[in-house]
Amino acid sequence: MEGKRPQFGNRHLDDPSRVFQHNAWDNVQWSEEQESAAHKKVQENSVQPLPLEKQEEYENKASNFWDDFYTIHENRFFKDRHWLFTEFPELSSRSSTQTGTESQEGQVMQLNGCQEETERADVENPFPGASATYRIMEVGCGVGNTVFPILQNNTDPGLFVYCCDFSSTAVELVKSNELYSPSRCFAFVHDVSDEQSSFPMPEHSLDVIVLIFVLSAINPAKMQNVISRLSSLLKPGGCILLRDYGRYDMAQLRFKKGRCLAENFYVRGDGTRVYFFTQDDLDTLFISAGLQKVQNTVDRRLQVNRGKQLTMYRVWIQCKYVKPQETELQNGGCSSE
Ligand SMILES: C[S@@+](CC[C@H](N)C(=O)[O-])C[C@H]1O[C@@H](n2cnc3c(N)ncnc32)[C@H](O)[C@@H]1O
Repeated sequence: MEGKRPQFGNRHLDDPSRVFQHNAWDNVQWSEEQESAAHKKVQENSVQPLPLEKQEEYENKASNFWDDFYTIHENRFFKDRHWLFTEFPELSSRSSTQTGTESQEGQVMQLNGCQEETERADVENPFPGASATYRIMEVGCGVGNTVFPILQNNTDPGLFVYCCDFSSTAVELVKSNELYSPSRCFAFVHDVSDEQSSFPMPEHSLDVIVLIFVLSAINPAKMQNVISRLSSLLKPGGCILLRDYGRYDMAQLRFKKGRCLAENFYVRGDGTRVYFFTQDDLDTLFISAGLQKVQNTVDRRLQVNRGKQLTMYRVWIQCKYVKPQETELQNGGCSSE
């Protein structure tokens, strides 16, 4: 599969009469009218945000709503995301993305200033994946639709994959999957928006952090703290990969009045929440966390239901931000475009 699937952005609709000839078209240009109709829809559906006590309830019970979601859908809802490897080669075997900061077996933190001290601590108090040479963590992993394709696709013997979610139901489903292997993977319950909860790995230990449609589920007021904490877990040269909902995505325009919590932040009928990002929103979050931009693109896709002759305008944002090398001279684990 790897190498065969074209990257997003290659199929253009030049002749509108051909719209129903394919399932999806990339980089669709929006007309000014379409943009202002979308703007108007959002103004309408967000005219009166939900009262504060309702907002607090959705915040405080956020993991319960996702638990309910996974109790109902188990692992049938999200599809495995095989496009991950064409969009994010950092998740594949490292032959082409060798990191300049990789460590030798068991020596996890050659990069921070107090090397000897930390190596001693590792021997005394090892953490899951301590002996790995390439560590990926997926945050908000759900039932593993990203994690399992990584474990299947990436045959690097030094790979270790962490995955966490604040829904214990989701994490249980990951652990009970026949592809789950404790020697290569560690799934744990963790609320990334909770500043007090600690991670199972030390700072400066991760090569890649993956955020696939998860930051949008977090209260925008807490997003900066989440990204800054995650950034501290990255090795220099390590990166955060994100794909998430963009402003005016069809899903945003479909919200009715009474579902808006804050600007561009809504609650679905099942109690789960979703924010719709601009490229600038994300750039600010990552840059403020000390990361550097490698990619920040908007993917405006026209999806087509050929059977029902329906068109759906999707907007997604894809980002890759890298933690600077101490020297800035070496090439990091994350490839630049
Ligand atoms: C839309 S789903 C995406 C799941 C998965 N990333 C995928 O690609 O299939 C969002 C996930 O984020 C999780 N989530 C939301 N807020 C979270 C938080 N504060 N900490 C950890 N996980 C969270 C939810 O439980 C849910 O599994």
